[in-house]
Amino acid sequence: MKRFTAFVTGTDTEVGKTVITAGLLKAFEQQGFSTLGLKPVSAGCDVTDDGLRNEDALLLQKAASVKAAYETVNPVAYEPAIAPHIAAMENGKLLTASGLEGFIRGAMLKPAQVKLIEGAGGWFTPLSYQETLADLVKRLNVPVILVVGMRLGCLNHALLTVAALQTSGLTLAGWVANRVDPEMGRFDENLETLKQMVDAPCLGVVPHLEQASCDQVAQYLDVTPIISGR
Ligand SMILES: Nc1ncnc2c1ncn2[C@@H]1O[C@H](COP(=O)(O)OP(=O)(O)OP(=O)(O)O)[C@@H](O)[C@H]1O
Ligand SMILES: C[C@H](N)[C@H](N)CCCCCC(=O)O
Ligand SMILES: [Mg+2]
Repeated sequence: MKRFTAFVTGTDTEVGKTVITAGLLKAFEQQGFSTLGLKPVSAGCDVTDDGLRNEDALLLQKAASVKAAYETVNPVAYEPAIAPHIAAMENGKLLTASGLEGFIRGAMLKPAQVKLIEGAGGWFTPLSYQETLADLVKRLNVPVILVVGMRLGCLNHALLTVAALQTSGLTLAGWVANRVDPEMGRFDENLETLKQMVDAPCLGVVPHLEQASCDQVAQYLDVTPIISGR
């Protein structure tokens, strides 16, 4: 593998997509690849002197080895931490898959070998009443990495997501089990269920960490199945 671009989705919002995306950027960098992380649309920003700033985008910008302007990493930003299409409508804007695709294609000109694009929420997060983030991924036609937030209910969410992306003709490049709920009962059995039922490499099982920093998370990730194309 010389170059790799993927869209990172999750079984829900707050399942660790950002933390795992940042960890994956570090893991690829440790294997000798230059990296870039993108968060094309964010909802949930601080108002700063520089403009709206989103925590996810700032973390991905910092975790990447190739430096990029904030507006390249996060071209569309809304202040309230709500569903992005609602934030857009409140701003009198229309989010479209083609518009976001344009921003991403621009960012793709950056000279990074590995580019990871974090979504917002889960697979079918709406962009408008007409489109979802899935429509953006279809346009980009890139493989998907799924972050499974390990908690009760995640099996159904994971299997629905895999079915939906495959129905769109997209490929699951791998998935990560992220232990967001340290109290989850029968963790091993749930993990085994995913291993048996999801037909893609497991890129890591990340424990519940005191400080989920990208360097720490990277220790639990294995990107070699992607690098070797297995
Ligand atoms: N393995 C972990 N151990 C401990 N805390 C974690 C772990 N993974 C994620 N978290 C924490 O859970 C919260 C949600 O994680 P994160 O922001 O990465 O989710 P997300 O899926 O990107 O959410 P969003 O849909 O808002 O983008 C954060 O506070 C993060 O630090
Ligand atoms: C605000 C939150 N943290 C995310 N940025 C957006 C989550 C969108 C969820 C949409 C839905 O209800 O499925
Ligand atoms: Mg996030």
